[in-house]
Amino acid sequence: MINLRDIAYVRSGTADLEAAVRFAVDIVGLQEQERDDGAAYLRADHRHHCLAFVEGESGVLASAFSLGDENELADAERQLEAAGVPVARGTSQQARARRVRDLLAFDDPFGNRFELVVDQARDARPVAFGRSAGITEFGHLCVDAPDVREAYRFWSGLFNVRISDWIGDWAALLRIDQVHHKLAVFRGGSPGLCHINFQVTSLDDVMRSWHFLEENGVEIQQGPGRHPQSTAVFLYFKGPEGLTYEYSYGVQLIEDEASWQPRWFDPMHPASIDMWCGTSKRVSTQPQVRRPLGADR
Ligand SMILES: CC(C)c1ccc(C(=O)O)c(O)c1O
Ligand SMILES: [Fe+2]
Repeated sequence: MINLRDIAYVRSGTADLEAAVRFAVDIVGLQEQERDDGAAYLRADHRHHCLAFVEGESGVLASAFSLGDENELADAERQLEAAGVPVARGTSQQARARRVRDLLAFDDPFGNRFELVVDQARDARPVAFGRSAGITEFGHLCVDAPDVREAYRFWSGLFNVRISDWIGDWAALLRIDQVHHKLAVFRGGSPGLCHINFQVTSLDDVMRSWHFLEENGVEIQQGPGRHPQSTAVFLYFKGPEGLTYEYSYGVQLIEDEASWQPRWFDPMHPASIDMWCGTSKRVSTQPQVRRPLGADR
């Protein structure tokens, strides 16, 4: 079993590097760590970066997890190849471009590109945030997949990935440590990045950002609301080229691994995404069934 230690970064192609960086800094509140060779590195926490924009075709390029050391990386390579998953070892240039010591790349069954990395660079300085959104860390990443249960079988069969909760067969919330989820898989017609999440310090941060985003004409995709799964208060909003960001506050930790029982939430109940909605008395004769986030894509 491959032991994923943490999420590391998301790499995303962008047709307009300036616009992507300006939004990430001025609106999301990240720090522009540096630019190098057509890439811009955005920082949220101790990591050198958690989001890299790469000039070129827009769309997610890779999502990365960190492993413990080079032995674990070599072992992961063997396990993936033994499972029939094609693996590509990163070059020294690719490792440098990612600010890691070494890496390998593979695709999930749907063509989502993932990278396993060792020794991701850390920055000991305080984060110089673009604005005071209250960001504490890069919280989780969510990818799209046509078959969420197959995705679960892939991740749980090869990696230390456990199911925390299901939203029907629309979404799987997966953990690799005590955090409720650091990887989510959302049902989508084709592979891609559903959203990237940043944890914030307080409920006030979420609500202040809501006002800030509204005042700055940013498209709010959903929220403020509260996820019944992690119990986090959330806010999804759209950045350039359709990149969806999520702030959330209050993601629960699963501290008693042995006793945790995954729950199955009905995807057709609005409260399964946002427990603050879906309780009002229906005034029309038509069922007011909303589809989960992005499900209409
Ligand atoms: C609808 C998406 C996949 C979702 C569902 C639940 C949580 C949570 O409990 O925190 C999320 O962060 C999500 O992005
Ligand atoms: Fe999320």
